Amino acid sequence: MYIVQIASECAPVIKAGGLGDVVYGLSRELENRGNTVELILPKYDCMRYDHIWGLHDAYRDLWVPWYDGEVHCSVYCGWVHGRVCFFIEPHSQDNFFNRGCYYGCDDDTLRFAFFSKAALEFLLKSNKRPDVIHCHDWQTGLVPVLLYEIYQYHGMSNQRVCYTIHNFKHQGITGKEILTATGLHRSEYYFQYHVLRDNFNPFALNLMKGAIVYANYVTTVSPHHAWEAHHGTFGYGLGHTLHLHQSKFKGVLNGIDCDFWNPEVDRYTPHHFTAKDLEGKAKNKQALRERLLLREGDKPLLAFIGRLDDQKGVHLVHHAIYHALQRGAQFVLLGSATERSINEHFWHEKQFLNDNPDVHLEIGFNEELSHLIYAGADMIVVPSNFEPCGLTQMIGLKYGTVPIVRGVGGLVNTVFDYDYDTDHLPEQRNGFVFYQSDYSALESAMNRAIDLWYNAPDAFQRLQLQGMDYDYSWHYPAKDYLEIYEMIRHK
Ligand SMILES: Nc1ncnc2c1ncn2[C@@H]1O[C@H](COP(=O)(O)OP(=O)(O)O[C@H]2O[C@H](CO)[C@@H](O)[C@H](O)[C@H]2O)[C@@H](O)[C@H]1O
Repeated sequence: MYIVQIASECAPVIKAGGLGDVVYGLSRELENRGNTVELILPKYDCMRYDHIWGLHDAYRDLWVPWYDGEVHCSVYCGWVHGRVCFFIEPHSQDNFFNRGCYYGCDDDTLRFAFFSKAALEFLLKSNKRPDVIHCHDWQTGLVPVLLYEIYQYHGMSNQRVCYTIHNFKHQGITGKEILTATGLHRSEYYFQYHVLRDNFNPFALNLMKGAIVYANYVTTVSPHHAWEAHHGTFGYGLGHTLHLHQSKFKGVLNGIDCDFWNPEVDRYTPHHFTAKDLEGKAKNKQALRERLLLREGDKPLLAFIGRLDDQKGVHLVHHAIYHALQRGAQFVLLGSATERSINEHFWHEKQFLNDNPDVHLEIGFNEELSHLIYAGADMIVVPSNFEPCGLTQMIGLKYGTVPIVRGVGGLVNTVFDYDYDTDHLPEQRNGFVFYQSDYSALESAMNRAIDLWYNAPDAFQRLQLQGMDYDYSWHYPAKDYLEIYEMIRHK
């Protein structure tokens, strides 16, 4: 099958969070299974060019219709760790992708509407006719809309679209201008409730909703989150739309790329280890302590890795640091915040805790350090308010780092409580789960984990090994996606 992924991220060349990991990991697995996969991405000025091999001109003069005129673009092609990627570079005064950042500009919806349009125009003009186009999150929400309203009449009537939602909170709410810009005339049509109109603001359009309406299939990244979004509040206002389109909506659990995230061969960690021999893990813990100037000692080391965002339960992350210290444990945090107040808060904490030899806060994005933390920590805390899937607990499990998670979204599908999970046998359990979002719920799960580490090291190690035994690779999820692709192809 020939699959084209259109996305705003692909790890490691463009990675703001988990979306990038998924786009890369899924593409790789699909290719390993004999499919042809190509990726279309924006050519940002700030992406990691050192991860692209053989970048060259692929399509020199792509003219993309935009408002009443056209924007001249160049399309480059290169390999990102074996994946064929096309990068679109517009030449216009808007400088859409030369902003020194991936997201966070006032005109984000316009930037990515342009990208969606340009990606389809590129497919059209370069005569690429994939069986399936797989696009992701609000940034590419217009792809199925434009395909079915415009491009199918220009020779792309056989293409089918699978759309994956990684985060319902960001939906691409925007105004009428998007329609004029992308050539979707008849604004009264698109402003109807069953088309693109936002479910709550009658004067706004919702790009994610548009994708749900137009795509041939819609997924989110875990079965439990699919249920929460449809029936609970985590659809952030799109629950009714999902309900109307429930026959083409389901949750497919993400995987992780088990070659990139593999403690046996990890290129970023000084010591390698396997489930049969955890000595390398202990050495990584020592290396991590040395690197972050933490003191030696017989103490468990807890970690948090992730975006510092309301979604991640920052109030609980903050509390976890102090509770770990109070319980005689050490704590390492690696995170970055886009919201100014959260960023300032954690910088302040960092300064406050600067001289404490049991804690280190690293504010920023650091891929290499994240590997050492997964490899060296004993436990990883994921106290999210909501979590569509969550990759850090799955990576943690692979590295024998026991997850302590809040029971929401994909965390429910991947972490099974050591003491209380009744659906899994004791030898199948792999972490600690709490449900409420208050301090005492977090503390009780942390206490159970820390107590086990101190009082029953053998049992703690068994739990680590049970976690390492789980297969959260792309093996099964890729199969699910291929089934979806096959199904929509023949409709
Ligand atoms: N400061 C930092 N330095 C280095 N690496 C860092 C980092 N902060 C985060 N990372 C890395 O980025 C990834 C984050 O994964 P998450 O599952 O937390 O994704 P995120 O919430 O961004 O994305 C959304 O999409 C993903 C994918 O579908 C869903 O799993 C998730 O629930 C949903 O919110 C991990 O690989 C992690 O190691």
